[in-house]
Amino acid sequence: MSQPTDTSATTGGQVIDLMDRMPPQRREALEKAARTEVQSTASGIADASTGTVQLSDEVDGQDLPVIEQVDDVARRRLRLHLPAALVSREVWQHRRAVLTHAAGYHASRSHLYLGRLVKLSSIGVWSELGSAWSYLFVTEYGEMIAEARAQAKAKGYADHSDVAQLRAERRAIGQARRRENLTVLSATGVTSYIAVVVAVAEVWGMAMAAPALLPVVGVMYACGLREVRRRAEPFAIFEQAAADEDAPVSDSTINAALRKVKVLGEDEVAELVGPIRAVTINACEATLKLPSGVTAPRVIAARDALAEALNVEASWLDVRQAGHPNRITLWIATSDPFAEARVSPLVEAPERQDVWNRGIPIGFNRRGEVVYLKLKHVMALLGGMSRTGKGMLLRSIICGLGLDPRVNIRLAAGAKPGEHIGYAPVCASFFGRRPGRLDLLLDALLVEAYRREEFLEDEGRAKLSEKDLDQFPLELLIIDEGQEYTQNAGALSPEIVAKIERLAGFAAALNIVVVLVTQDPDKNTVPRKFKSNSAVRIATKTGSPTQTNAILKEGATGNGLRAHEIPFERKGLTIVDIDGAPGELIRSYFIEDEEYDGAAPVIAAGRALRESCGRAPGQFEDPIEDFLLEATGLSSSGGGPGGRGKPGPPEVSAAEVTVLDVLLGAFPPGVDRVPLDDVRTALGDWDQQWAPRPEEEAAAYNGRIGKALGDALAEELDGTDVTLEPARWRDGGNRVRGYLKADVEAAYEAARKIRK
Ligand SMILES: Nc1ncnc2c1ncn2[C@@H]1O[C@H](COP(=O)(O)OP(=O)(O)OP(=O)(O)O)[C@@H](O)[C@H]1O
Repeated sequence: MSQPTDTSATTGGQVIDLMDRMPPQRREALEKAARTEVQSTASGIADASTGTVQLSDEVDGQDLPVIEQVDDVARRRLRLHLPAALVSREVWQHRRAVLTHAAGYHASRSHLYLGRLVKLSSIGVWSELGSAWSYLFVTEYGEMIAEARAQAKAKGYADHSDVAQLRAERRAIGQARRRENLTVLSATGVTSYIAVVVAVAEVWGMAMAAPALLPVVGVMYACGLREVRRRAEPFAIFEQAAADEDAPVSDSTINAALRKVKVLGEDEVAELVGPIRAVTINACEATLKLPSGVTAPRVIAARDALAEALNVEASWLDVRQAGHPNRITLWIATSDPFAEARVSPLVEAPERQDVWNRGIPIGFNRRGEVVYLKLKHVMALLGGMSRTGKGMLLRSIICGLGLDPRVNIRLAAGAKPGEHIGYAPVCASFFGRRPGRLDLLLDALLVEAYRREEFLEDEGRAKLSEKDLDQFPLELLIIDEGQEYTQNAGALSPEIVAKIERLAGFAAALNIVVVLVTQDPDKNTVPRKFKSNSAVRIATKTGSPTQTNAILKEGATGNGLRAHEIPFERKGLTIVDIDGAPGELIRSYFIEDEEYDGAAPVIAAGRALRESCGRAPGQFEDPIEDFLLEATGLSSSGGGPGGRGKPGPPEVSAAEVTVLDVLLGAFPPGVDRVPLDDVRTALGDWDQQWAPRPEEEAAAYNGRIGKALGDALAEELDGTDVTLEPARWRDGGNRVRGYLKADVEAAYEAARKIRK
């Protein structure tokens, strides 16, 4: 039941977090219901229908949580009129941290302070006693008498009268001084005071006498202070807690650091705008107004040096312009903000994503903010050393893409396709190491790009927009372990590189995006024109400045983007140069990949979402897969039959594909014979075990495949009276070995009959 809600303007409105007032189970149920509601909306993101307050007559009969309305208007009004510095929880949190630190700091130094106090007091006592002695015994005459004696000596002790006169004067003045009222009173006062203290100590003990000694300490301290000032000696009893390297940040530490790095002159001051706030458990944020002539970009450029001056790692400090160029916000952590890995929010809530406008959540920056990757009208490059988190980043990307049905994911793995099998249900195309097929896929994308270009030409427009996504979905080709395809020594690599560069040159505006993921990036693995056309550059740890430069902007290392300095053990630390986060250090989100497949529920949600809108692989018209099927007779839609990244005849499931199926598929349409070379390529494209092994000699490879093929055919034709052997024919002047289509078809038919 819910209470009627008064929404009239006259009573005013206020925002109350109703979730706070619900028991946890109720909250969970409501959250789930809201999510389902969101997923069913047209855009897939929260809109006006979610979270809208409903009136009681609109919800009659529905089981809704009981919501109590608490009248805390008065309290809130009061808060509104108090300055933030008094009521902000974050401000008080920071103040508490400063106080706690200062208390601990001074307590740990109390023995030092006591020593200094005693020293200062001793200086005071000694100098005061000296002055008193000098006054009472007229010591100033000592020098004059000595001088007079020296003169008498020079005259051969003929006349001593000066000396005698001076001594008489000294005696007379001394007697007068010792009889002065002040002297007598002082002496009496001091002896009485000592007598009282001793009496108190005798009667009540030292504990009671100690407070009575405090004035003495105070006086001695004051005398000592006067003396050190007179001597112009620097002497400080207490140290500055704020100057401690573990001290919470204060405006004085920030100013000192800014001066140290020469952003501020010695007499310039950056003023705090509002109080310093604690923003997370281990970080605080300060907004500062810089003196005129000092701008935010200057501070940002000096960030690394500033971090050093503030005794923190460069990655623990963030500086941003706060609106006006004369204002900055400094965000400073007291411990590594990237220390803890964070699980992708997609795992928690595998909801529909908006790749086009908001982007995919791929990680978090030092402030803990989510970093989104937009893949609209761009080419993307991702590179780094082996085991540095490229695969993990790709995991977030593919999970995010899977949850936006407007995207067609084409995944071509250069190696280790097994790592990607889990993504197959949302991939419009997916296959493992098959240069031939990637070459064809690039052809298909080029044909599609020309088709889209023609459409735009007819429309008189320059690029496809979000509203065209229904007709022309976002084609996203991901080439993982791209070095296997692009390195000069690789089969077909010059063709592949040329086609990637062609696509990069003009296809981005046509909703065709290529994401190239490569290990050990350099000019051999990253096509030059592709790099210059990629607006999204992401580097995990690289092996050298050259490798960093091969991914990030030219001269990136000089601009502080030093991916080669990322510590190897901090997996997933990444420098992104993307829309919204230019040259920022982030840590990619984690999706479990070792203990179990943490991406499976996200991919399952993506698949379900796609199925519900007819956008799962195989459910929609796919000119790219049609092109590949036409050219090879094999489908890689959803990872091919069986979804394991092995293309196969579309009507046969992957588990059922035989060598004979592949052999038959190796005949291009209208051709009656295929040479053995083409048969080997088709077999290699189908399954890794038929591909050449690294560094395998051609003759050894041909021999190995010849024998394996003979054995496999014999097994498949076992029980039939058919055998299938290669034939020989002449092609121009060359003798060629291969298979005749008629022979393969006969064998295929015979095998099919016994399989039935
Ligand atoms: N953001 C992250 N948070 C926590 N752990 C991570 C993160 N990124 C990667 N890892 C861990 O680091 C290991 C290596 O990551 P990953 O497999 O993604 O590296 P890679 O660069 O793809 O390696 P290769 O090029 O050899 O395939 C993984 O086992 C993963 O668990």
